[in-house]
Amino acid sequence: MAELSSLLAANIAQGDSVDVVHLRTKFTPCKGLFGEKAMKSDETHNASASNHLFLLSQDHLFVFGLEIIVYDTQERRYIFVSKADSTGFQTSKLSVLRPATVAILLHLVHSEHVRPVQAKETVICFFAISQGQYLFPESANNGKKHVCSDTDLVKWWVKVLESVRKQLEDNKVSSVSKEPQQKPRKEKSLEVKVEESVTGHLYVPGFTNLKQFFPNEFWFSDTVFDNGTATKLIPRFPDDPKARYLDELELQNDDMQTDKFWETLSFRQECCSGKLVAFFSLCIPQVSTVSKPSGLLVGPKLYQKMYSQLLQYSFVSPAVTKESTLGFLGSLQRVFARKKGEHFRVYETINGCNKDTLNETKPLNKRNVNSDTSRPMNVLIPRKKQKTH
Ligand SMILES: CC(=O)SCCNC(=O)CCNC(=O)[C@H](O)C(C)(C)COP(=O)(O)OP(=O)(O)OC[C@H]1O[C@@H](n2cnc3c(N)ncnc32)[C@H](O)[C@@H]1OP(=O)(O)O
Repeated sequence: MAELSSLLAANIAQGDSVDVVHLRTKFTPCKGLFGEKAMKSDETHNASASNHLFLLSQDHLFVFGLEIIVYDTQERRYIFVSKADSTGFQTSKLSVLRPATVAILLHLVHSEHVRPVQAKETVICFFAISQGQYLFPESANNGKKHVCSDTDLVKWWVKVLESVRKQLEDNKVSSVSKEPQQKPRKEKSLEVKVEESVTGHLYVPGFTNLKQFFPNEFWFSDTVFDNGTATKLIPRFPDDPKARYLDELELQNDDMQTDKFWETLSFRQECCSGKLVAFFSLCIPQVSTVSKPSGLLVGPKLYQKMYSQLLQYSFVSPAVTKESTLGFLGSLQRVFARKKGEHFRVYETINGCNKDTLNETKPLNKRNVNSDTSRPMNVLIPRKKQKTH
């Protein structure tokens, strides 16, 4: 059972209903994951990438969004969580955001691979930096949003990844050993005879006492990238705080080793400017089942267009958020109505029978849309100090 809708239904609390929009692009060749040089010299570093945008709504208001890029290389699948953001308008009593994130990650672990799946491991990885807003402009100021502090964000992600880890372990068909098997990860030459465990890894430059965040012995204070030349072995993701350092090393033909790279990263401005930067990885040695990809397959241009459109709406109050949600869904519906017919639904309802949202969809509302489309709001920079509770 790795279909997104089943995973969502299984993870979110009974009685909670959510509508889910999932936009995705096909896997296409992607340059630069390991820098230009490594890509030219080493076939295994050639990657294909597929973009995913998940938007969850409750009562016709967007409540949560996740942007994820899946990279397939010959050796590994990287599931890179690019942005996670909420509006604060969720109606559930219990957290719906964490279980939804778990379900989405589990789905991507199992969905369509472009290279033979048995040949590689999967790594869910990302860097967590707490900020007022990423995907929902002006939501930081809406009074309802709960913006996690640095350390609460670390705890939030540990809970998410631990739940993914546990569900993957529980679903193993046959497990020779459930002991954590971390050591062989660093020593590639050692053949691992026992089935390896799924392990969580956290590295925060400048922080030594990370054990306080770990729920069990399957978690480690380190990263999952092999020992060797940093520029060749550490991937560079969009907006990645470590990418500039790697680019600089590459330019200087510096073959700094990974250990030293992580050590010295804590002195870099990107990681010591007062905000905590947490590098997370969940290492999944084997994936046994593959599910059909879900969601709306769109071309890269339409994906970008819809993504930019989202960043031009406002999520400053419930009323405006409802207009923005319906405006976005309406735009998407119009695109798909042309292709698939008026009655095609661009979202899926999990655990419920909401009335048809799209009867209420409206064209873009100029009142709450930034009219200068060439200059979308920069949601990476919070404009006002957000309310914390
Ligand atoms: C890879 C990345 O993108 S990292 C970047 C993460 N994103 C951001 O920093 C953007 C702004 N932040 C956010 O949108 C949010 O803080 C999120 C999405 C990270 C988490 O949202 P939350 O609303 O805190 O999530 P959730 O509903 O799971 O609640 C988490 C906990 O906070 C508690 N909580 C929720 N709202 C409140 C509130 N208003 N006051 C006090 N506690 C609250 C919940 O009860 C829950 O507690 P539990 O852990 O004991 O179960």
